[in-house]
Amino acid sequence: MSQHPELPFAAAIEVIKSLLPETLQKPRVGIVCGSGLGGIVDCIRDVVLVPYKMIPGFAESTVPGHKSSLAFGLMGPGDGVPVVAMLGRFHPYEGHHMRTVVYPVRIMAKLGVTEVIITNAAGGLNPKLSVGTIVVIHDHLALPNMTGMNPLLGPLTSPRHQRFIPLSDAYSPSLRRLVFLAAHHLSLDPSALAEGTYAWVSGPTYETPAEGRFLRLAGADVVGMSTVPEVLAAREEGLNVMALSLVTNAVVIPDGYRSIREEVLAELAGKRVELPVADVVSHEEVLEIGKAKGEVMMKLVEWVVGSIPCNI
Ligand SMILES: O=P(O)(O)O[C@H]1O[C@H](CO)[C@@H](O)[C@H]1O
Ligand SMILES: Nc1nc2[nH]cnc2c(=O)[nH]1
Repeated sequence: MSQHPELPFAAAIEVIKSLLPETLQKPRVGIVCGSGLGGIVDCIRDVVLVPYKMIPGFAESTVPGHKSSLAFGLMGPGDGVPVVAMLGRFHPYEGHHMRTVVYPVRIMAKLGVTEVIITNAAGGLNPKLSVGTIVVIHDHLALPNMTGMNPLLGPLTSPRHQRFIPLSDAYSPSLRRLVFLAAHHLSLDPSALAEGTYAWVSGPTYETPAEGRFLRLAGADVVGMSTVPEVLAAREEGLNVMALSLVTNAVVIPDGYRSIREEVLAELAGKRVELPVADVVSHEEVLEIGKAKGEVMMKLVEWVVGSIPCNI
């Protein structure tokens, strides 16, 4: 009997399988496409799209740059590896329940996926990271998890799951090795791929300067509003996880604040004041960089999928 009657796992699996040829019914690798990174689907052959609206329990993604379909097909050289890609993810800030946010990853596990590659667009906190750099996530800092909003709160979704999930090894070293090998084989400039810690915040607001400074001081290299819930569910399901962030913008962490007081005093003293131009991030900019730099992400994912050994 299902431990989670509100999640229609069996019905979802039945619908998905009924729409796929037998060769695609048991994907090995699951891919989650981040904001503006849906172009990954172009590396998939024999694609069959299954719209979210046809799958019981799935929601619709409401964020620009996120479509709402699962893409099944083959990736990599030779016969190819069967994969399923999420073209569009669910974020808690859209109003989706955490159970809904992680439901697609659980469905992937039920279909037979053993490795999941999670991509996202993120703001760079580490000043050494440039826009366009891809960061291989080796750890995360999840403020919601530390403040009573862990996505795994609540009853277990399966009696097979462990109640307490260790996360010291959440990001598979073997998969991380593969992506650096991929960068070498693809002759990427070494600076194109970095390693770092992802800070998960709920969004939908971007960081204030003080929040950016806080996250940087706490050890985070990039920040975003997704990924960690999917990682937690994937680990609970026993999947190997790799997560990649594309740095789409720099989180501005000024040394100090513009002093309006000083400006007013200077103006009153008859001095000319040069007003600074504020640097403001937008989702349009995030999508633009995703489109412009997404090809590197695509090639890395394709190479890694084609090179995953049988037993990792
Ligand atoms: O993490 P993904 O879905 O790639 O998107 C990132 O970009 C959006 C903000 O521009 C947020 O949703 C943030 O999490
Ligand atoms: N929180 C957050 N998410 C992002 N996604 C893309 N850029 C950013 C950013 O600067 N901050």
